[in-house]
Amino acid sequence: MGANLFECSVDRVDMKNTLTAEEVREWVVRSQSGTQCPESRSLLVFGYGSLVWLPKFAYHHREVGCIHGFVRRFWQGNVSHRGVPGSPGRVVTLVADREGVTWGVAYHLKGKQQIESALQHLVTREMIKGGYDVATTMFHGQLSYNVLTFVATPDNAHYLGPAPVDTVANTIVNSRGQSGHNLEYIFNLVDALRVEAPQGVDNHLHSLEEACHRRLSHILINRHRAFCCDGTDTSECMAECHKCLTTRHSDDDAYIIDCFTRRMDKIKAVIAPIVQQPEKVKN
Ligand SMILES: N[C@@H](CCC(=O)N[C@@H](CS)C(=O)NCC(=O)O)C(=O)O
Repeated sequence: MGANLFECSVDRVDMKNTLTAEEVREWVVRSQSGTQCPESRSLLVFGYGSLVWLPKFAYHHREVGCIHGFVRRFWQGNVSHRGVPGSPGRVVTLVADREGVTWGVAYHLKGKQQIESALQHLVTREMIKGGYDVATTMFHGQLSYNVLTFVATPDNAHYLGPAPVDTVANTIVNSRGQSGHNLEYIFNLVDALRVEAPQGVDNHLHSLEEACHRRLSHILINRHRAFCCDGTDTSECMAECHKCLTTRHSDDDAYIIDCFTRRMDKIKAVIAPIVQQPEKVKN
């Protein structure tokens, strides 16, 4: 796999002969007839969602940076990875915003074999199954250069659009697909960006992460009241209780139970205000 971002020196940004969005679209049409991808020396792809933490294609090297004029929003529905037909999960897309800055990763691919293999993967994952279209934008890393990126626009069949943060969090907490839980998608993205782009502040992402932790605390409180205490619990009792964390029930979702352990510090941070309300909390 590629080197880390600090090794992306100036002479390693190959912008000559890089594939354009038009060439990728043309290849998509022709590749169904087995046409090879255009002869090109490089392909530059910007990832801002699952491509940040799960590219699933080989690349020469990668660079963390940002694009301007867009914000990242969980406004795209998904039934191929984090949801199922009839019950879509939510994944990210880019939405135009004059003041917007979105942090992510630019992948540099070189050579026909590496480019063709990545294109076959990305076209299937993003365009055919995901409802995304390919676009060109300017990436700002050590240098600034044009990159391709995959954007889901409002006219695609899976688009869900804006919704209140707690509604989006509720969809995420209750969705899973063939690639896993929808919570895994947002938590892996948030965790990866915190490590690789700590300078990038994404309020939409962080408010959604907190809303997901709030929903997880509702689930935990109800488990605690059902399996452990008679509802006279306090935040101290709840936070220290392990029975509701370790007890397994047939309809448990393993990833959610895992979150209780791995993200307890963030769940505890939102749990106290809710536990003081005596009535049963909504899941
Ligand atoms: N195009 C965005 C979003 C891509 C994305 O998240 N696509 C989803 C839905 S098609 C995906 O591939 N998910 C894989 C997974 O959830 O494991 C990016 O550059 O990262």
